[in-house]
Formats: sequence, C-alpha cells, structure tokens
Amino acid sequence: MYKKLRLIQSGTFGTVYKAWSTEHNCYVALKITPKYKTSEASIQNEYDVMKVLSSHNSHPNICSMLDFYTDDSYYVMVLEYCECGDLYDFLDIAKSQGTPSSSSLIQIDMQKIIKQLYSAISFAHSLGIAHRDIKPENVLLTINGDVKLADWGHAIQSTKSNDFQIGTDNYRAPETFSSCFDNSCFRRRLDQLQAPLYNTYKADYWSLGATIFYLMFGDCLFRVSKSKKSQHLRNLKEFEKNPFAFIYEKYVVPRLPCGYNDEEDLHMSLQQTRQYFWQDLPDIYDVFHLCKIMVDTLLIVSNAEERSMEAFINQVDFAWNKDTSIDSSFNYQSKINLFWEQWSISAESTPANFQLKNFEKPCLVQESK
Ligand SMILES: Nc1ncnc2c1ncn2[C@@H]1O[C@H](COP(=O)(O)OP(=O)(O)OP(=O)(O)O)[C@@H](O)[C@H]1O
Repeated sequence: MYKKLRLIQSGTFGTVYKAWSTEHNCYVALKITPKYKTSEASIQNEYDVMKVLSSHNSHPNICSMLDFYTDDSYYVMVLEYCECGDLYDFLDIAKSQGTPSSSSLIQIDMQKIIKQLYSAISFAHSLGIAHRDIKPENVLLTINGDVKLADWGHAIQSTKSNDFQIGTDNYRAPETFSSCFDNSCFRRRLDQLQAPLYNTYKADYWSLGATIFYLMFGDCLFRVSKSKKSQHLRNLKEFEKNPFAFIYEKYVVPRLPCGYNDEEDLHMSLQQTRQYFWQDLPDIYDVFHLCKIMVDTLLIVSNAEERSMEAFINQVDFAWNKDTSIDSSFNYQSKINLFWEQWSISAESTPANFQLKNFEKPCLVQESK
C-alpha cells in the first residue's frame, strides 16, 4: 500500500520517510515512531488531535493525516507530503546563499507565511486545539510556497495547562517555564501542584511571534541553553524592560555592515542591512515596523492575556496594504520618522561601542578604535 522511497529526517521520537501511496495515488510522508520511544497515551493524543484537524473540513495550512496504522513495534502516521521540507532547513539554505551585498536566490514571502500560519493556528484554536510547539522546524513548505503547520505531537485539546515541560525552549512563552528552571522530578511535581494554569492559546501566540522573529533575523529571540537557564531569565527581564533596545542591540546592530557618522550615513547602513531572504520587506524600516507590531501584540512577557493574534494580523494587514503612492503620509521619510518615534533608541540602549550624538534626531556614531 505504501512504498518507502527515501529517508526525510530522523527526529527525537521517530523517523519520517517519503513514500508512494498506491491507494491515494500520490506521494505521502510516513512518520514512523518505535513503540519503545513513546507512550500509548501520547500517540493516542496525537492521533486524536490529527483526526479532528484532518476531518472533512481540513485546513490548507495544516499538514493532514491521511491514514494511521500500527504493528508490534511501530506506530505509523501517514501524512500529506510537503515537497520543500521545513522552514528551518529552508532558511539555512537561504542564509548560506546570501551575502550582505547580494540577496539569496531563495527568498521567502513573509506576508504569505504570516497569513497562512495565522489562519492555521486560528483554525486549530476554533476547534479547541492548541499546538504548543510552533517553531520553524514544524512549519512545512509545499512546492507552491504555501506553508503547513505540522507535528501536533505536543498539542492539547484544552485552553489551560500547567505542564511546564512541553514545547521547544527557544520558542516557548515565558509563563510555560517553571518559575525556578529546576528540572528535578520533585520540583516538576511541586510546580504542577502549585503553579497557576497558563493559557495554551496565548502561549501559541508567543511561539508564533518567536517563529516570525526567526524568519526575520535567522536567529532566535532568546537562545535558551539547557545549562544556562538563569541567562534566559536575565534575557527575559532585559527584553521586558525595553524590547526595542534589546532587539536593536542584539539583532540589528550586529547586522549593520559598516559604521556610520551622521544620520544620512545611518540610513544608508540600515538600507544595506536588508536581510538576505526578506522578499517583501522592501527596506529596513519595514523590518522595524514588523518587529514593533510583534512586540506590541504577540511578544508580551508578563501579561500573557494582553497578547492578541487578531490585533497582530490586523496591524500587519494595515501596514502591508498601505499604498505609499496613494497615501503620501506613509512615504519613506514618514517611515523613518515612525522608526525614531516608535523605537525611542536612547543613550542607555545603544551598545557599548556606539555613542549617541545629538543631531536633529538621535544618531549613533561608532567610536574610533
Ligand atoms: N509531511 C511531511 N512532509 C515532508 N517532510 C516532513 C513531513 N513531516 C515531517 N517532515 C520532516 O521531518 C521532520 C521531523 O518531523 P516531526 O517534527 O513531525 O517529527 P518528530 O519525531 O516529532 O520530530 P521532533 O520530535 O525532533 O520535533 C520535520 O522537521 C520535517 O523536516
């Protein structure tokens, strides 16, 4: 019935193969999980979630389950096949091709990806399902450049959870970490008894923001190393204090190709910084603008309830659909003004090797070595 063709990837729990389905007359992906690597409850949960998501009203941006079978040793989930693999690998190729002076041949359509992910997540939430592991590795690409959200193995059919071990650290919302970052069994049980439940939908919103951030900068918002969870806490605190300064210092400045002496120079540098694979973010100010929208709507640290995917998509739509030829109030100069207003880059927020000069607007100059 299924003819295995080639190995796609070996994951933590199982192996994914490309196969040919004689029944469906198309390529499929076989996700094969050895029974000793998982529990029956966990595979049952993934199956139940996939069954709901893959019913007759299946969603174009969710990787559907076509079949499921098992034998003595393995569980096999038969999935729609996505020809171009996952976004993480895709970006890796894009990054290796691009250079600061020339864009990568591979480019991604940011607006399309954002809209399709929003649509997939909204659909799942409308069915009572939270994904809980949204990240570039779980976003699959089709040959048409569409995306499909995959790997629903950590999903839950509930809006509330007090499970602090679920998901991928680099993309997890702050409230889904236990308060002390102690992984001992005792601590975990204590956390589960004492900790307040978190909202699984709002946690998905954060992961969506962190995923888009990765697409923009080719890097994670916070890199959570297992041995340095305290650093993660410090990063979160610093980010919460001034998210724009945090992003500016850690992600924008290191990407600036050259130093700059006056405001005009800075604008030139920022323009050249255009990332290698941003297809539809015409200039660096659009990148800042998208960051601003994410910070205001998705990447809210302390009050998860304030996160709103609706507000996010509305603001993205508004920003992208502005026709600058008609709306002269949103021309290049006004975008520059908006950047300085929104980001309020101040002396404290500039990196150590930069100093702030008082031009008409704040301007950064590089210290001579
Ligand atoms: N339907 C598919 N079409 C094409 N490639 C796929 C498909 N499903 C999965 N893959 C590839 O296999 C990888 C692993 O798949 P998946 O995340 O579902 O397995 P996993 O065992 O849960 O992995 P992990 O636990 O490491 O996240 C994906 O990142 C993707 O590259």
